[in-house]
Amino acid sequence: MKIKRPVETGQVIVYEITGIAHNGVGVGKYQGFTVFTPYTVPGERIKAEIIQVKKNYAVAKMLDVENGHSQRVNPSCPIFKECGGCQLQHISYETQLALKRQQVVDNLERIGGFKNVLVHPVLGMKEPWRYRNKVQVPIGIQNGRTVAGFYRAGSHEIIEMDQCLIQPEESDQAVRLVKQLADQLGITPYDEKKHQGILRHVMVRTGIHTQEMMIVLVTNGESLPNKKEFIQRLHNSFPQMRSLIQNINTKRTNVILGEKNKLLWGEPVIYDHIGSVRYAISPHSFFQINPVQTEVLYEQVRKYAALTGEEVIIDAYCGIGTIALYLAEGASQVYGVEIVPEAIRDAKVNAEINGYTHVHFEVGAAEKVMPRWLEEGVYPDVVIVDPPRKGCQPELLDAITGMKPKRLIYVSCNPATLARDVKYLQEQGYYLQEVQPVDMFPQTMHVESVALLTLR
Ligand SMILES: C[S@@+](CC[C@H](N)C(=O)[O-])C[C@H]1O[C@@H](n2cnc3c(N)ncnc32)[C@H](O)[C@@H]1O
Repeated sequence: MKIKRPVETGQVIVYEITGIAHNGVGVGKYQGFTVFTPYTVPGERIKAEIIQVKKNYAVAKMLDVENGHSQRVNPSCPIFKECGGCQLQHISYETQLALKRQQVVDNLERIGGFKNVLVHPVLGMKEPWRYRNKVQVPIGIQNGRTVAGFYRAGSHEIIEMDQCLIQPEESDQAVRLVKQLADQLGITPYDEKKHQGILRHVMVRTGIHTQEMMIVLVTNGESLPNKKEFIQRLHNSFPQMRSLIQNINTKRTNVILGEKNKLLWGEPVIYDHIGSVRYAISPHSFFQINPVQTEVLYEQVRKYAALTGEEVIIDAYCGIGTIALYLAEGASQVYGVEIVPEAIRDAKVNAEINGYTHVHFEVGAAEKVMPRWLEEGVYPDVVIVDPPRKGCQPELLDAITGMKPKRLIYVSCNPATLARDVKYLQEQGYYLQEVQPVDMFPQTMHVESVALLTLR
């Protein structure tokens, strides 16, 4: 049976945008039917042309805004609409923060069934630009020319980019210089379709507080023509560089880094600090990409942990041990668990650099290691979880409720899985006190939250 929908392709409609989907696209109802229109702002009444009709929704292209909207701003980046990196540059920063808070509230209500939870206003940045400490730019070839930029949203076509407004200017300069030197010295750009050519990606990491910079050239093989001259000229023109690394990736893959690193010049790691804790960062290290907001996030965790110096704490999904070490000074014993062995190696180095001997880091799946710790009699006062987007496994949540910590702090990059897991925890005797969202990724739809749960 053919279902009658109120719109068809090519039709021009006028309707109101009432919300924003998780991918940043504006959404509203037209005669009860859901229509998504990119680059719109909730509250706007728009004229739009339907370009795609699906079973339960349609997608439209905006033609005009019928009611002027004060929260619409001119995107600062000239390639905002082509590049897949940012979704919200057309919306004032104040409104971006309000939308992110709403996203957390909606998920807690819809998925978790939580009504009237205290969700604070999002902690945003004073200057919500140029915040990234890690930049990864694909290099490619277009019409015989070397190009460096970002992929068009949903594709592998490189959109040429001179600068990116959410990464530091020095990183943009470094990428431009590498591209220029590669062209001059015969280091050919990688052709993804033919799997030929040398230079695949340039990665730049910066220590925002230390000003140290690492440049990583990701190459399709060991060969790097005119290597000596390349290193010399890069070093001469870029005194900020502390570390130059060649990473070899010969696989046909979307994964940027290969396994092997070769130090071309300088040190194998750079350093940065969050608060007073110093961290060593290598090409493969997971390190939060917005260091200013990382401190805001970790301070919130510290506040919720309310440590007196006597507590035993667990940092589950600890990465390179950043939260564990940030809190270590206020705890009597610290445990950290993480699935990536290299991250735990970094965590142990970071514990040593900071002189902490009361921390224990273990490699493994948190959902396996935590039940074992419980069996071994580890009873923490505070547990912090910071899982990936898919959230926590039930085995891990059961281990936590078995350990009965007084405080449980859930750091989440996905409000949907946060709501699901907190609902489960609430059924097991934990009470959701409050949630503090933090904006780690201005201009994008991502939102990070810190939730405090206490044992009833
Ligand atoms: C969102 S990151 C948090 C890292 C760290 N807390 C930080 O702030 O830098 C999530 C971490 O969980 C790790 N991970 C993913 N699945 C895991 C699992 N089943 N058990 C333990 N760690 C896991 C990832 O490798 C990643 O380092």
